[in-house]
Amino acid sequence: MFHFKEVKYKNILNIEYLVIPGKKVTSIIGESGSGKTTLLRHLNKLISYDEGEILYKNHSLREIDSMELRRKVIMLPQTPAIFNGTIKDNLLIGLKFSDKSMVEDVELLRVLQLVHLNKTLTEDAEKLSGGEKQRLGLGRVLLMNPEVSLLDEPSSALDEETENLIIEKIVQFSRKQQKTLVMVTHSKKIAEAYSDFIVEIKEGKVVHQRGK
Ligand SMILES: Nc1ncnc2c1ncn2[C@@H]1O[C@H](COP(=O)(O)OP(=O)(O)OP(=O)(O)O)[C@@H](O)[C@H]1O
Repeated sequence: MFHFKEVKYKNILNIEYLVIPGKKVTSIIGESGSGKTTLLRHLNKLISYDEGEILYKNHSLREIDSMELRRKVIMLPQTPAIFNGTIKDNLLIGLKFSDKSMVEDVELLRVLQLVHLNKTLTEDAEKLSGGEKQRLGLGRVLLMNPEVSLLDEPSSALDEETENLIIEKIVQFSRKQQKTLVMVTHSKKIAEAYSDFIVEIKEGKVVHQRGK
């Protein structure tokens, strides 16, 4: 789905060749500062490479309109933006952005359950803890159900048990819907357990890419 050829970005990324497969779960692993987030940001056109080429479905990212791309490829940053308002407002805002039709409360509650957020829809989102805000952000992306989800350390603020539960559900959901999931994770264990494809980065270079 994404092809990298001789891609250079500042002195941060230098990727000779990388393929991220469609309709699969890919984990990006590597030490802190190795360039994982920078790679993910490229896939969402939040930054642009200096040299080489990144193709999305065989089209250069340079030629794809950023807003158009971001309707299909949604990135959840490590610390998702939470807006003034209720949990419901914060879930629905993604749908408004992507021009998708609105959904019933019962569907919103199902998503909250999926991300283990045991709250009511009318609660003030600002009052949630860091980990709860992260899960709300995940819920927002799940509801949008994009073609490609880019998750940057989606479970960094969670304890190990909750982390496993949530990643398992997200992966199941993505597989069932035949969507593409790319997640950055600090945990080799999570990468091994849940992904079809693992990319390891070291100092901006891909040192391993392998299917399982
Ligand atoms: N906007 C920027 N300008 C200059 N350098 C940057 C910028 N963003 C990131 N970097 C640098 O690029 C390198 C890679 O950063 P990146 O955030 O991609 O790493 P990471 O692997 O995601 O790290 P972590 O696991 O700690 O989140 C780091 O050395 C970082 O300091």
